[in-house]
Amino acid sequence: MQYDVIVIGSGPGGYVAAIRAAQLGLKTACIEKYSTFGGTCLNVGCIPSKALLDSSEHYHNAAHTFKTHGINLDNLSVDFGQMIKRKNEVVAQTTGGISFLFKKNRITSYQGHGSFVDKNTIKIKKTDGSEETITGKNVIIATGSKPSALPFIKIDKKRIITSTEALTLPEVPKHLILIGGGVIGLELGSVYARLGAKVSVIEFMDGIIPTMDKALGKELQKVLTKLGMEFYLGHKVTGATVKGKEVTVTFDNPKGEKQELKGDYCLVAVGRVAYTDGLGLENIGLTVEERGRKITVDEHLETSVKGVYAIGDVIRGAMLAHKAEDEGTLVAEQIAGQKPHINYNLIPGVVYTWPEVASVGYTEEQLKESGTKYKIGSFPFKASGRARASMDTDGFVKVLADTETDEILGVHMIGPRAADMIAEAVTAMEYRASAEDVSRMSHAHPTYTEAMREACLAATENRAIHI
Ligand SMILES: NC(=O)c1ccc[n+]([C@@H]2O[C@H](COP(=O)([O-])OP(=O)(O)OC[C@H]3O[C@@H](n4cnc5c(N)ncnc54)[C@H](O)[C@@H]3O)[C@@H](O)[C@H]2O)c1
Repeated sequence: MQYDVIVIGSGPGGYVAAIRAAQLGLKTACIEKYSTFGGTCLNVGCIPSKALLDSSEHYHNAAHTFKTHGINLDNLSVDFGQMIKRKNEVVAQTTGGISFLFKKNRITSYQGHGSFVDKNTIKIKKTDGSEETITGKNVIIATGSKPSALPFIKIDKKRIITSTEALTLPEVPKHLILIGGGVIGLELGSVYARLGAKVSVIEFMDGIIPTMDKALGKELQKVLTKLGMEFYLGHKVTGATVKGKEVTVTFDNPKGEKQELKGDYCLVAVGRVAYTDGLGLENIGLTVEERGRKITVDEHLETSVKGVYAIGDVIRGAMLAHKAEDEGTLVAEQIAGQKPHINYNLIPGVVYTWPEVASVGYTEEQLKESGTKYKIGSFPFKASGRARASMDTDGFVKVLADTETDEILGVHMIGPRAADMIAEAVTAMEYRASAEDVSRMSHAHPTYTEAMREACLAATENRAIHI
């Protein structure tokens, strides 16, 4: 079968690329090795973790804030099996949605492992062992990533686990030890902390979510400490072993002294590595970078082999579903002869703890390093009437604007619904708005979004009204 576009992988990068290509009239196929579409994000990442985050947040509120709201509950308990079942249903509905969209857009899907025979020929090895070969004028590699391992720790997937197993545990851990204080560790750690687990975080750097604006990590650590999570920052993990139901994690503190923690589960969340296993890249003369195993692409996301593109986690840049989606759209539109563009500086980053953390543009540390003159406007949620009404007063919005031009250069927020609120900052920055522009726009009252306006007012001329 001859296609215009063959997409390998059906995660947010791959399925969006396939749908966009089909919308543009290109004869499109998508190959997926698993039995469901959607890749890591829909099956074992973003969607199931959000389902568990929402369930555990409801429980936490019922246990801790309902009383203050005047709602009394007796015999509150967690039915963890039901929580996992609902999460699985959400995943099934979401992945099923992709099957529907593929049919609607007349995309041919193949289940099996795709690999290059040559740059236009892909061999599909199916689960029953049979093989099929298809050809395409263009191929998009969208094979995503898998959890990184530490060479000195054996992940047994039962007691020492990755994010995948953390989404289907048979029970709520008593003591969950997290290696890595990044996005995955903190999201899944907060799920189990809310459900009553003791959660300890061992992080190599001196702050959590170390790549985001430092102020966010500090505030998040404060909030998660209130939730009961423990942090070992600047600590170096040296090993983890399992004996029966007990995991022992050994690590060095900043002075180099040996320490250990014992728990019933240990989640290793130290980043992800590009997944290109068995793709047959060598058959088309492609190699991967030694570190991170990423595929090199040019500014059009084309590899050194003409007509072979790569998108999402397998290439440079943030490992984020929405970045992969934008790249999928970009490549499909380019193949169709259009000239699309992605502004990589305006891809937001979000951590779905509660309060949520969201960020776009330059961090204060980056502006300092580049010598850019900036001003800061900040607004705390405790000064927001809406946040007081919902008992969500932790956090703030911090706006960084150019001292001379007032253009917004970065927005960093931690607070209720920050994941949704960051869209305003992205829109403003895409149109190169100044802090004053946003501060002169009407924001419905009372909403959390007023904090963005107030932070912009604070940045403009220290004109915030409510602080
Ligand atoms: N909400 C989201 O957008 C979301 C959610 C989950 C995952 N993701 C993406 O998935 C990827 C993987 O997430 P992640 O949390 O595993 O990675 P991460 O890069 O966000 O965090 C890994 C953390 O582990 C620390 N670390 C590394 N080696 C260590 C060691 N030996 N001992 C102790 N700490 C160590 C790092 O300093 C870092 O803080 C990321 O790129 C992330 O963006 C995104």
